[in-house]
Amino acid sequence: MSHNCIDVAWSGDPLSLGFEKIMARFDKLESLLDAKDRRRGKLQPPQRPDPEPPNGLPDRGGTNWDKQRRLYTQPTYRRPQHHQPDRYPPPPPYQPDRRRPHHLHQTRYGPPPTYRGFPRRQFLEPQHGPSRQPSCWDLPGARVSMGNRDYEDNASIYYPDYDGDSEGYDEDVDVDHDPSSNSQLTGSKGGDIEGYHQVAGHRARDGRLGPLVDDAGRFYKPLQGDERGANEVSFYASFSSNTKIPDHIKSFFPEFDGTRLVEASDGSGMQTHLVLQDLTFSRVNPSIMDIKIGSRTWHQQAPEGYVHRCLKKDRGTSSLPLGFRVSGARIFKSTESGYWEPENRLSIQTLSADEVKLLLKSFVSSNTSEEPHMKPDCAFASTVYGGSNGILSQLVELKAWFEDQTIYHFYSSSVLMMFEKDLASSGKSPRAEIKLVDFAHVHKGNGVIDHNFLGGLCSFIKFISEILTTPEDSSADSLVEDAQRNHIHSENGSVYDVSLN
Ligand SMILES: O=P(O)(O)O[C@@H]1[C@@H](OP(=O)(O)O)[C@H](OP(=O)(O)O)[C@H](O)[C@H](OP(=O)(O)O)[C@H]1OP(=O)(O)O
Ligand SMILES: Nc1ncnc2c1ncn2[C@@H]1O[C@H](COP(=O)(O)OP(=O)(O)O)[C@@H](O)[C@H]1O
Repeated sequence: MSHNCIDVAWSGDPLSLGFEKIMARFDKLESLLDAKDRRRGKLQPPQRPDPEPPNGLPDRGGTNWDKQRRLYTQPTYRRPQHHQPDRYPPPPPYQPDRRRPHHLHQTRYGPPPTYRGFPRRQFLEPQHGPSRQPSCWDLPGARVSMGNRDYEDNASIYYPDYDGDSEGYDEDVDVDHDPSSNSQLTGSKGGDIEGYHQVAGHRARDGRLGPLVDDAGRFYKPLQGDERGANEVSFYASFSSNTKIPDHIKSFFPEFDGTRLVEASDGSGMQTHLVLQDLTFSRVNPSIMDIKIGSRTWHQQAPEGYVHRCLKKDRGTSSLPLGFRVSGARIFKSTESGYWEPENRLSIQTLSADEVKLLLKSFVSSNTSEEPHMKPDCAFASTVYGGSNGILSQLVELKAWFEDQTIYHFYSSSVLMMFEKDLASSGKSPRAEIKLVDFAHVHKGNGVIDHNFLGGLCSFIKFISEILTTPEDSSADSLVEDAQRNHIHSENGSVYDVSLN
């Protein structure tokens, strides 16, 4: 008992004596309760303390713990203005959507039996039994106070369209859908729609869905109908609510607006899409390159078949030798000639080191593939790659975070590199920018540095910095000559567009 009745007892007045008696009774009562607790405690295993948090996670005992916990226990959806009020979870504290059926069914995105370790459940579900409180070890999503809600209710926090039945997402409910907002959506048909610039990834063709954009600056990425889609939503939910990630690092990622049902790119009906910031919005004739970082694009817990497919690709492309591969590119030539694009994706994924260098030079040249016999002039290298706001300095800033962060491991994610040649030509800032995209294969870092991503990033940085420091490097010249000799450049492709199929 810590209260101090001695202070009042010494005075000897009747009021103080009465007070002392009352406090003595309290003492007795409390010791009885203590004894009872001890007896009950013997029947239960001692509660284990939380282990030390890995780097980057808050210490529960720290002074900011309460503040952080409040932040972590609230989903952080920012509702786009055009959405109807019931589209997203109501403001915290979150109340389960009572319209959703309460019966349990198999979820469409349940993990295949052999596929363990995907962090969706780690993000979505509490990592503890009912007797354990969320700890500092739990990722933000798992720190959401789930109470007695079942999986379907939990999922609806991060999957606002999820209706808890076997069909997946709100396929039978139209109340959330604002048909008028869809009229502004534009599909991707190979990147030839003005204002739309997809350079890699799944495209809307051959029966597959592709991303959509609207005229308000949003990019709608269809959720892949398996763990990849669910995983990417979980990552965005976790990442955007993680207060340990500095704002300058968050700005390297597209803003996340939750998920939304929209008409799919193939017109097949309503499908759930990730709603992201459209990174190319408001850009005029941007040149864009997608660089998949890491010599390994798969996580060890991925299904065997998937690992084999990735291994084959990693070995057969520049991923293994260089630590990255160019997944896609679109280089603006001129208003008259339009864009250069590789004839097929494989051709740029399998470039040698010298060919990569040539492509990176061509990316910032004024004579991009217009005159394939000419060496790329690197006219915009210093303004796009160099300078305090240039690509190199942004990459170095990102690298500094990866040297430290152990929260996530990014497999198969890409650096998207962009700038506007028209601006560069007229002596203005070319709006050179890098962003990270594609988080379908991000996993928990568990306190370990993401060496795979970091290594690939360093390698890419080396290529860019070499172009800046030795723009006259002639190692790629022979490629230009070879190309001429062998006539392997095409109308549409450039000298390095060699088909390796
Ligand atoms: O080659 P595929 O058909 O396996 O397609 C790749 C996709 O695999 P999937 O077919 O969905 O299993 C693959 O999807 P995942 O990374 O597995 O989600 C990528 O979309 C990849 O594109 P990029 O390398 O990001 O530009 C896709 O590669 P590219 O088509 O760009 O070569
Ligand atoms: N937020 C975004 N804004 C604009 N374009 C994007 C965005 N995210 C991706 N893209 C474009 O789509 C391509 C594929 O994206 P990605 O997320 O890798 O899809 P996938 O999972 O199908 O591989 C990228 O190379 C880029 O051109």
